[in-house]
Amino acid sequence: MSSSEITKTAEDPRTSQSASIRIEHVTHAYGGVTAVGPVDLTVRPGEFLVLVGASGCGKSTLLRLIAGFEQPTHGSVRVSGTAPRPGKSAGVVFQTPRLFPWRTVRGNLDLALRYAGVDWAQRPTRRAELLARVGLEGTAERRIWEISGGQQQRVAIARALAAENPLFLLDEPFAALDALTRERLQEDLRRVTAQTGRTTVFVTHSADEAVFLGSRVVVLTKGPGTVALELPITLPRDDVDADELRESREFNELRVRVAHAVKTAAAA
Ligand SMILES: Nc1ncnc2c1ncn2[C@@H]1O[C@H](COP(=O)(O)OP(=O)(O)OP(=O)(O)O)[C@@H](O)[C@H]1O
Repeated sequence: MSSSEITKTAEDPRTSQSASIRIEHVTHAYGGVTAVGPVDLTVRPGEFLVLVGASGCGKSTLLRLIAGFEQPTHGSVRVSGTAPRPGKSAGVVFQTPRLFPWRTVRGNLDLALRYAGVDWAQRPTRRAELLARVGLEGTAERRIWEISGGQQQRVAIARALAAENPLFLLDEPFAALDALTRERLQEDLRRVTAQTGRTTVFVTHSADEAVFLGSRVVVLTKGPGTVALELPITLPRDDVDADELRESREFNELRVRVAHAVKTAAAA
C-alpha cells in the first residue's frame, strides 16, 4: 500500500474537518538560546505525524508552537492558514493527564464539553460517545483518583477530543505507563485517529511507538532540533491485528531505520 493511500486526502469525508499545518523557517529561542529550528514542515489533513528525537532536541517546543502556546522567534506557523489560537485550534494531551482529581470522570468530561460550547441537553450523549471511544464505558461516576494512570490518560484523550478540534496534539502521553498499558493505549489511539481522520501530531522518544502510530515520522537532530529524516510509514492503518503488525518484517525494518536515525542525529 502506498503512503498516499494511507494518508487520508482532503476529499475523504473523515478528513473534511481535519487541519493542515505549515511550518516555515521556524526557530524558537528561550532567552536568546535557540531550542529548535530552523524547521520547515507541512502536515496534510488527516496525517498522523510523529516527532522523534533525543531529549532536549526541541520536540515539545515544536508542539507548543503548533498549539499556539509559544510564538516563533523567526518564521511562521499556520494551522489551516491562520495563526494557531492557544486552547482553541487543537485538543492537547500532555505527559501527565492534568485532570481535576477530586471530580468524577463525568465531571471532567462535562467541563470540557461545556468549554467546547456543547449544549447541556446534548452532553450525556456526547459524553457516552467519548467514553466508548476511549474504552471507558461504566467509569463515569468514578473519581479521577480512584482510576489507574492508564485510565486517567484515556480520560485526558477523551477530554481533548471533546471539542472536536480538527487538530490533535499529544506530547509523550504514554511515557509514564507500564509497557502493556502503553501498547493498549497505542492501539486505541491508532483506532480512534483512524476513525476520526483528525490531523494528529505526536511526540515521543520511542522509535517503536513512532512507527506503530505514525503515517509519517520526522526525526529531529539534537538541539536546536532540525529535520534529520522524514519517513512515510507505509503500514496498513485500517483493520489490522496490532500484534501481527508489530511482529511483521516491514514494521521491524522501519523501527530499526528510525532508531538508527535517532541515534545518529543525537550523536552528530
Ligand atoms: N520554558 C523554557 N525556558 C527555557 N528553556 C526551555 C524552556 N522549555 C524548554 N527549554 C529548553 O529548550 C530545549 C528544548 O526543550 P524541549 O522540551 O522542547 O525538548 P524535548 O525534545 O521535548 O525534550 P524532552 O524529550 O526531554 O521532553 C531544551 O534545551 C530545554 O532546556
